[in-house]
Amino acid sequence: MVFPVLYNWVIIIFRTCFMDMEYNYLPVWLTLDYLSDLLYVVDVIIKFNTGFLEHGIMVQERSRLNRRYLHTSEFFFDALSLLPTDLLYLWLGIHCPMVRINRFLRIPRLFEAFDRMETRTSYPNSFRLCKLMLYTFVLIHWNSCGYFALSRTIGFGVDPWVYPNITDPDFASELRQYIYSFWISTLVFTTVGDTPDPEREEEYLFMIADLLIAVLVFASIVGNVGNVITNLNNADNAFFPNHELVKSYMKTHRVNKDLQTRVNGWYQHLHINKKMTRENEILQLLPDRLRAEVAVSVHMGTLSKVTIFQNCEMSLLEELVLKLKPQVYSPREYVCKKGDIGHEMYIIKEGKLAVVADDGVTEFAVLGEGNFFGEISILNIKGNKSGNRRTANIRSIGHSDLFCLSKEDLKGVLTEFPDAKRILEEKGRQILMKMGILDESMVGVEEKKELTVSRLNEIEGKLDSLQTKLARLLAELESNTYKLRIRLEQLEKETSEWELPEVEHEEERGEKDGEANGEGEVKGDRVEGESGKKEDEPGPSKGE
Ligand SMILES: Nc1ncnc2c1ncn2[C@@H]1O[C@@H]2COP(=O)(O)O[C@H]2[C@H]1O
Repeated sequence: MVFPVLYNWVIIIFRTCFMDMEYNYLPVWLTLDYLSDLLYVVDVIIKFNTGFLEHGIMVQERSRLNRRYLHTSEFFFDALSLLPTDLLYLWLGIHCPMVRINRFLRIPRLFEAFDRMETRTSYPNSFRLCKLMLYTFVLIHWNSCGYFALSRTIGFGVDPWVYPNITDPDFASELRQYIYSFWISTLVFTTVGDTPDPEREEEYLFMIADLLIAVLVFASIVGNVGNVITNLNNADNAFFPNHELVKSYMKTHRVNKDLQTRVNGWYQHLHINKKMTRENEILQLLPDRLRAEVAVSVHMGTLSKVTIFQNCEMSLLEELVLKLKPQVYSPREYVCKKGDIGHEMYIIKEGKLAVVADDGVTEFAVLGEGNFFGEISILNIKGNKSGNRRTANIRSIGHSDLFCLSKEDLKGVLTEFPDAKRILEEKGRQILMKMGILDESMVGVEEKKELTVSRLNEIEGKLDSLQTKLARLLAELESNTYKLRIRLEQLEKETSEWELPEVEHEEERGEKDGEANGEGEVKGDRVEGESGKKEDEPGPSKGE
C-alpha cells in the first residue's frame, strides 16, 4: 500500500498546482490514477481476508473476518477513499485532480506499513532516518506546490518574491518551475535564509506560516537524528562494556601504561571482531524457551565440537547453553594459574591456549576450538592430590574466545547427565595420572567408601519403602476391622429379628413341657440362654 498512497499524497497536489504538468502528461496521470485505485481495491480484498488474533488464536473464519472488518472505522474510511469521485470530472472537467482528494483517507495505512517495516528491518535506525527524509520531502513538496500556486494567483514575476515570469525562457520549462519552487521551499524550511523578502500581505502570511512550520520541522529533524544517534550508542553500550569509563578510571588511578595498552587492545578486539561478552544480558528479556533456542542456534557450532557434549540430548545443550558466560582473553593472558582454587571450567569457542609450565615457556599441550579445561579442580575426582586447586597454568596464545561454566552450574547439569560426568572425570583422571598426582590407593578406599555409602543409601531406600507398605497394610487392616464390626452389628440386628418367633415357639414349648413336668422356670432359663447364645453367632443374612 506504500506506493499508491504515496503517489496520491504527492501527485494530486502537484497536478493541481503545476497545471502545465497536468495538461502535458494527462494520459500518464490517468493510467497511474486507476492503477493506484486498483491497488486500493486489492488492499480492501486483502483486509477482508486478513485473520486476527482472538485470545491468542488466529481467527480465519471468513464470516467472522468480514463481520469484524465491516464494523471497524477503518472500513468506513477505506470505503470513502474508494468513492468514484472521478465522476465529478463530468461536471468540473478532466483537469481537476482535486476531485480525488478522498484518496488521502488511506494515509494511515501508509503509516501502518512503515511501522511494520520498522519492526521487521534489520536496520531500524537507517529506516527511521529514511522515513524522516521522506516526510521532509513531502512537506517541502507540498510547500513548493503552494508557493507556485500563490505565485500564479499573484502573478508571475510581479515582485522578487513570487515565481519569475514564465514567459522568460529561463523559467518557462515545467521542470524549472518545480525545481525553483522546491529550492525556495527548501531554503525556507532549512531556515538558511537568503530568500527574497515578501512584499504583499499574502506573501507575508505565506512566509509566516512557512517559518513557523520550519521551526517545528527543524526541531523534529534535530530531535530525530539525535534519537537515532543515541539509539546507535545504546545498542553499542548494550553489546560492549563502556570503554571510555574504563579508560578514564585507569587514567585517574594511574594504572601502568603496559596494562592500559593491554586493556585497550582487548577493547579494540571486542569492537573490531564484534565479540560480545554481554550476551546473557541482551537475551534476558526473551522468554526462557526462546532464549535457549536462540542461544543454541548461535552456539551450536561450538558445543557440537566439544567431545563431552557430542552425543548429548538437546535438552542438556539447551540447559547448558544458557549458563555459559562468554569471555575474551588477550594474547599471553593467563586464564588460570596452577595452585589457584578452581571455581569454573572453560570451553574454547575460538583461539588457541597453551598448558604451560611454571617457567612460562615450556608448553605441555596446546588446546584449540572445541576443547575444554579447568574441570579437574571443580570435579572432586577421587584421589586428586591437588584437591580443588588448579593443576596447571593455562595461557591464551592469541586472542581467545571462551565460554565459562561455573562449578555450581556444571554440577547441576552433570547430576542429570551422568554420562557426561563420567567422560569428564575419566579425562581428568588420565591427566592427573600423567602428572603423577593421582593417589590410586585413595581411589580404592574412596571407591569402597562410595560403595558402602551407596549400599547404605540403597538399604535406607528399601527400608523407607517397606515402612510405607507396612503403614498402608495397617491402615487397610484397621479399615477392614471397622467394616467387619459394622457388618456384624447389622447381622446381629437382622438375626435377632428373624429368630425371635422361633424363640417364642420354643419358650411356649418349654412352658408346656414345664407345665407337664413341673419344672417350667428351669427350662425357660436354659432356652433363654440358648437363644442368647444364638444371637451372638453370625447367621446367614437375608441378602446372603
Ligand atoms: N597436560 C594437559 N593437557 C591438557 N589439559 C591439561 C593438561 N594439564 C592440565 N590441563 C587442564 O588445565 C586445567 C587447569 O585447571 P584444572 O586443574 O581445574 O584442570 C586442568 C585441566 O583441564
